Amino acid sequence: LTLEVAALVCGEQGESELGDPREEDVGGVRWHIGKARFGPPWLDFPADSAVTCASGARRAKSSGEAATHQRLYLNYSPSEKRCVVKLEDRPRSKLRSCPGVWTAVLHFEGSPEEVVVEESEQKDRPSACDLQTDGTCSTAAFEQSTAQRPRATTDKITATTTMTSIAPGSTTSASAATSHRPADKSVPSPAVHSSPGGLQVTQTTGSDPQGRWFLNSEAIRLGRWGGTRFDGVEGKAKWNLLRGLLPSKEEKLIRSRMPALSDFEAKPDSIDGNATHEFYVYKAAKLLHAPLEEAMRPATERAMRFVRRNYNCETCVVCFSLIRRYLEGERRDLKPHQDMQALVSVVFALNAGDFDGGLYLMANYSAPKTFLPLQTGDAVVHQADLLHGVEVRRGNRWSWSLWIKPEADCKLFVTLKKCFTRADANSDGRLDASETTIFVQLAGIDVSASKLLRAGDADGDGHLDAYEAFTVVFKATLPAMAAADDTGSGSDTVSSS
Ligand SMILES: O=C(O)CCC(=O)C(=O)O
Ligand SMILES: [Fe+2]
Repeated sequence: LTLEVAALVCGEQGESELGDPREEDVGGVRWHIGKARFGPPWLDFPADSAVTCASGARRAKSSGEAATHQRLYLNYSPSEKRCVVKLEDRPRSKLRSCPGVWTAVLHFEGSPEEVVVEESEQKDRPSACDLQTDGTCSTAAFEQSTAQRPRATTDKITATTTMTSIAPGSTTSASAATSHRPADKSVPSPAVHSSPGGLQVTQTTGSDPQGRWFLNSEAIRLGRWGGTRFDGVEGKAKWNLLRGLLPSKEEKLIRSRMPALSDFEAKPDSIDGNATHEFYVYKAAKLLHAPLEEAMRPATERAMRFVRRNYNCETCVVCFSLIRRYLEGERRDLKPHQDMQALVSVVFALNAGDFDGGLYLMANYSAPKTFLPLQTGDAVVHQADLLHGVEVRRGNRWSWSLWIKPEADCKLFVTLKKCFTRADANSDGRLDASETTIFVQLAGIDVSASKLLRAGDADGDGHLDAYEAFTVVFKATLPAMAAADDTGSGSDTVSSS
């Protein structure tokens, strides 16, 4: 038996020739590395690249049970010329500080049950690699965090599905272990469907008598692109899912132009105060990254066609375009919220196969979460009435969002932001009564400051923060909000962008 396993190797771009692919003896189990590629774990491999750990890890031993539930990781230290095989959880969470990782596929010979990889307790050599920009390998960041969360049963089940038994000698590539999920044409079964990554999610909308996750589906054309549109309702909010609006070729181009992790913004998010980990391609209609914009243009044009056709907004423009990442050890979720900053939001799934969980919808704040069965390249289109959030239970997730609104409103956003900043005399990020008076004057809003304060001060602290201020000003341009019975609401980045 040969077992195909994903492995992450901390590495540096250009080091694809670490050695010829060859077999190593790990605890009596023969393995060699198949295809490998460099980049964030979800990027594509160049087909011809290969990586081999020159000094193979020796931590594996024979054992029963758990083996088939584990993914193995090969941590290669360029400076130490070492390679360590590790259990799934631990290195993954620590690999986050690498500028990129090698993702490889190991071919094991022998029965999978015989493969168990132990954690190394040795301190005198790098147990994993925190690769520095100069190519050296620092262990400090890895050693800091030694806590390992207990493995949940669902993790094990999911991990099992990422391992594929293939015939001996087969040259099958990384399909099962990396992001290349073959497009699933089948409609999920009634009542229960698989979310991205294979997590079982009970369908909770109840909006469809047949228990499907969508209400209707139809073939749709947008320019030269043809695909399937699914629609549904969560609470009172409608959504559309455009399957494959971002074709694989374009998605790959976007991935190849992804900025370095360090180029992402890490400002506190207005929803939860945690680092946003987002990268703006457009901010208030201002282009900030031309190469990505070029790669995103065809899909953006398709999305805009759909939006103009369905949302009655002739003057709509892409006001914000941003990539968000949810990496292990970084951000794991985005609390339920409504996109107050957009008339229409379009969210593209960039790597559906790499994680469990993902984008969910809620009918209201106490309703259960409904995870849409998104595939890579799918786009969800919705308005500000849709309560939604993100929860990633395993793996790394990437998304690309467009926040679309009439051009005038987009400009208004910039104006309001400037007015807010100028009115905020003590720069504490919120406006008291007298600062609100200045804000109203500067923005030329046709309402008294006290009324604005009363209407907008959602948390009752006597101040208007940016989110509250913009919300009341924008509200007129938004569809009716779903009733919220919880204070956990928020809107993204309005105050942080
Ligand atoms: O990452 C996602 O899928 C959605 C992000 C989101 O809801 C937002 O940025 O407003
Ligand atoms: Fe959102």
